[in-house]
Amino acid sequence: MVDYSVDRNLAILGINNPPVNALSFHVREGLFNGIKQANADRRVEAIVITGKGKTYCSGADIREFSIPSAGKGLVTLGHRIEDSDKPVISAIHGNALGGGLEIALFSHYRVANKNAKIGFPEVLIGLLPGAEGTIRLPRVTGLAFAMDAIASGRRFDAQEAHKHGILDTICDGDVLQEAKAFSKKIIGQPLDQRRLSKTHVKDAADVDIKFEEALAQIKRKYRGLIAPILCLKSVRNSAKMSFDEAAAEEMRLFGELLTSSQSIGLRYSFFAERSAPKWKLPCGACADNTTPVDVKTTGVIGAGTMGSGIAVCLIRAGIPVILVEKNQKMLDQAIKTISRILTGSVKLNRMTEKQREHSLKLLKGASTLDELAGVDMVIEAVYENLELKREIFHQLDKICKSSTLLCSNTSTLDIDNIASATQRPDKVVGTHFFAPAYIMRLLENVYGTKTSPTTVATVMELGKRIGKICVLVKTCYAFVANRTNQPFGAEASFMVEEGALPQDVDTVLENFGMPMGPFKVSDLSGIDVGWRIRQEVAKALGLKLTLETRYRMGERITTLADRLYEMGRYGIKTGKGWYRYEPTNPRKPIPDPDVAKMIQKHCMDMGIERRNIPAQEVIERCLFSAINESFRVLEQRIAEKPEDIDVIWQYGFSFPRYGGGPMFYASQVGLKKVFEKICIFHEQFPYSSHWVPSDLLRKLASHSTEIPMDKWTQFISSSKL
Ligand SMILES: CC/C=C\CC(=O)SCCNC(=O)CCNC(=O)[C@H](O)C(C)(C)COP(=O)(O)OP(=O)(O)OC[C@H]1O[C@@H](n2cnc3c(N)ncnc32)[C@H](O)[C@@H]1OP(=O)(O)O
Repeated sequence: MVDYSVDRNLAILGINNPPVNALSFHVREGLFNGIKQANADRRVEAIVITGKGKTYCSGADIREFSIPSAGKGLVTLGHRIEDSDKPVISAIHGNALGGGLEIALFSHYRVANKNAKIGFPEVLIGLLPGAEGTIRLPRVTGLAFAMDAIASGRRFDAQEAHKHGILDTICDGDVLQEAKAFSKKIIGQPLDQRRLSKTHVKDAADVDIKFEEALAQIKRKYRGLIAPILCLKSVRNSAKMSFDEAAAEEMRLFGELLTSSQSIGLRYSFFAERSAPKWKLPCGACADNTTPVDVKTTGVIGAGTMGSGIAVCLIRAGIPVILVEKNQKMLDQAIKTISRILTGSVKLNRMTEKQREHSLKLLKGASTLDELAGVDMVIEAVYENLELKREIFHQLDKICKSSTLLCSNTSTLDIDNIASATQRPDKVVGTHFFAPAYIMRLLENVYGTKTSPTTVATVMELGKRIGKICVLVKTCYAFVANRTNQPFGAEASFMVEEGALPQDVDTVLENFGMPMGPFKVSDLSGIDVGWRIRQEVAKALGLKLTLETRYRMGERITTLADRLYEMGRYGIKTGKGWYRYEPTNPRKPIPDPDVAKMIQKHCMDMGIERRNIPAQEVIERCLFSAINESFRVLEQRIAEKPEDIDVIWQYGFSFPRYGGGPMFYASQVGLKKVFEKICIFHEQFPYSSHWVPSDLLRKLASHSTEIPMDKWTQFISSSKL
């Protein structure tokens, strides 16, 4: 794990733990022994710590945080490095992150390649740099930089690190050669002033002012998160306490964070996000054994909000798009909107003016599908109507070259049904983007019974190219995202009918960690949008909709949203929805007594007795109903693994990352308790089929011990329980 070699008067310790050179137990052991060996080796005058392969060191092995600690800790290793009688130079290329940067700060000197990335990302997994990083960095950079870098977790480049004194020198080429040359200048120099534990924080005088400023900022930016606050406190300690006292306190704070539910959730999310692109099909094809097709040109059909947003994603990634819209006025408007979105990106420094111009050159408007004959991939984004989509796919099948992949941005409709309108069902796939498509990171890719592995690999790869987090799911009504979210929204509305007000439900769920409650989201996305979908569904089913009903086809429903629609309250766009909005601040939701009156009248008319709904009930009914549906989705293999569902909730519905997602939340509450509560709700609300307990959940909950998440799917076909 650490290669030891001697090159003339230098000992080279090469960390060799691919893919990211994490500081696992064996790496720590290897470095410790290497320093000891080099100090005992009479030929050696200086020691270089470097990384083998693509990177120096990306920090502690995060998986080891969840198992009992073994062997030498990072601090023990660090002290061995700092106390070395022979100078230690860290030679950095790739990443020096977290514990990796700490190893560099224990070293006496640091040289780096100009492309290296440096940082303390611990806060992103709910921790602080717990091997004296919060005590050492301020001694090098001063307090302001250290507070910002540690509490934000941002990665910065070698130039910035050099400017703030973290690096002694930067080079263009091979960093090991640079370290060798550098060693000649420092061998024989006194080491004490290079030992950071012997130095002081230079700008300690105004630490309290800097702390208060930084605290106010992070409380605004990272609402509800503990780690950024403790990061700041620990940096403050570096300036107010002796080195040893501050280090001891850092260790205590680190221990507190390590066992916090937020860090456990964030660490889970780190790996869940990385597991999502590792897709697998029932036939055995998977990401590792399937090669995607190279997509060079694309077409997008429909220049509405979704189509325009998808076109932005593609051209921004350098992929040419033909945007097809038969309504010329809409097409012109969409091209203006796309240009405006890209101008916004330039203003936010997300792209240069030159990149914006280049992207716009990749966009071409067209009025007929014929223009798509030669493209590699088409994404259809017309409104949600099965017959319309089938007709478009039927035409595309005749127009496009035989290798063209045909994708639908449907959010609910059966991919098999759409594919059956073509002679190439193997090349038909769902690509469900989330609005606004150019901002939301989730791409829910949906395979049908006949979708080929190559088609799946191609859409997963394309998603990655355009910067999306891709999750693959199997076709069914509403797929995973909307299907598991539907009961969450339904329960929120039912509780408003039973006694809560929209603002009560929103506040509880926002306090839980959702950035916006469901009623604020509904106002943002438009109450008319939901209304139109309900009308479409009713038309398809031949139903006559009325406001004076509580049940439809044996299912409990509520017509509160339809009543708002009838009142012309479409949400933010009309200044009124579940909330009201002032023209001076059109995005700020204000609770509206008129809505409360409408709800009360609705309840009176329908004979519904209102009651107080406790906060705990709001959380349980919204989340447990979504969890129950998620277990069904898992049971039916619509989602391959629980992590996929959680990633969908994080990136599609902004579920707090530290909460993991509904499946992780269920694992934390305990499946027995979740199941029991679902059974109680099922008895209480027999007309909501989302409360019929999932068989998989029942099996898992009946087990005598809690089954870990990675074993849940093994119980799907098991009859043992
Ligand atoms: C006393 C405590 C002291 C110190 C605390 C710490 O050091 S905490 C750890 C701090 N470091 C980090 O948080 C870095 C996390 N990693 C990353 O940000 C990225 O992985 C990285 C290094 C920028 C590389 O990104 P890239 O996109 O190239 O690869 P990817 O993220 O897909 O990772 C590749 C595989 O490596 C696994 N992995 C990455 N980092 C770690 C880690 N620190 N510990 C364990 N495993 C790690 C990652 O899961 C991938 O594995 P896979 O099997 O493919 O899922």
